[in-house]
Amino acid sequence: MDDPYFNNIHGGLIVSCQALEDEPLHGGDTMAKMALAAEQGGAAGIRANGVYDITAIKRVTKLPIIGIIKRDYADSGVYITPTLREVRELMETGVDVIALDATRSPRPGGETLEALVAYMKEQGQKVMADISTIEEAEYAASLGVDCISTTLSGYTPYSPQLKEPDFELLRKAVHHMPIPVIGEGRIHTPEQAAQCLRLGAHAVVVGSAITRPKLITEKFAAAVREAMEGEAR
Ligand SMILES: CC(=O)N[C@H](C=O)[C@@H](O)[C@H](O)[C@H](O)COP(=O)(O)O
Repeated sequence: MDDPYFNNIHGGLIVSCQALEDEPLHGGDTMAKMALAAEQGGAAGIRANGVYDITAIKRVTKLPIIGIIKRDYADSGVYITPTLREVRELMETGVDVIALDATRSPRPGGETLEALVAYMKEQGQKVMADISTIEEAEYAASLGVDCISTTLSGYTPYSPQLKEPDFELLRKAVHHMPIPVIGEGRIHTPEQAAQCLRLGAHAVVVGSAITRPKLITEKFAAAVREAMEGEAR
């Protein structure tokens, strides 16, 4: 592959720095600080949500950014960059890659994956397809996306509902896809991240395990509680 972006992130860790409105770290320059910490820790890239966070992150780091806009619409369950409106907002920020839901779920207002990908390709924008099955990966690749990510496995009703990363989907996708495949979703440990690369992932995206302290705390708190309950028995 002879593309500077994909060469840069090859074998690397991309840190997803996201805090939605209902999360304690939402707002201010918190995600920019997270991104800076990620850079100092050795990240090769950032995945970020929304124009506000992306702009703040761009001020503090030159790391390449995968941009998304999570937005809910009443007539659809698709929430990761669902329509042309989000695509255009992201293109104005100058993100390196735009990621979007590439499942077959109906999009708001009857918009289609085909039209969104065609628009981005026309504009010379790199596209990451967030998929949940191998069929979705194959279909997205046939539309001309630049890479796929296993982001949505476990988040569609027909994909396996795992607590761990979907290594099987990753393995299959790496085997079948002529384009880079990114491992993403529930990568909770450094060992799991390494395992994704050993399976042939071009790079890995890790979010919650690094940038969502509330979730990390919950895991420790549960373990501590269980240990105490065991003691009491
Ligand atoms: C399903 C969905 O909405 N995934 C989102 C996609 O951007 C993020 O909320 C995840 O944090 C990201 O995919 C990284 O995954 P994890 O946080 O499990 O490392």
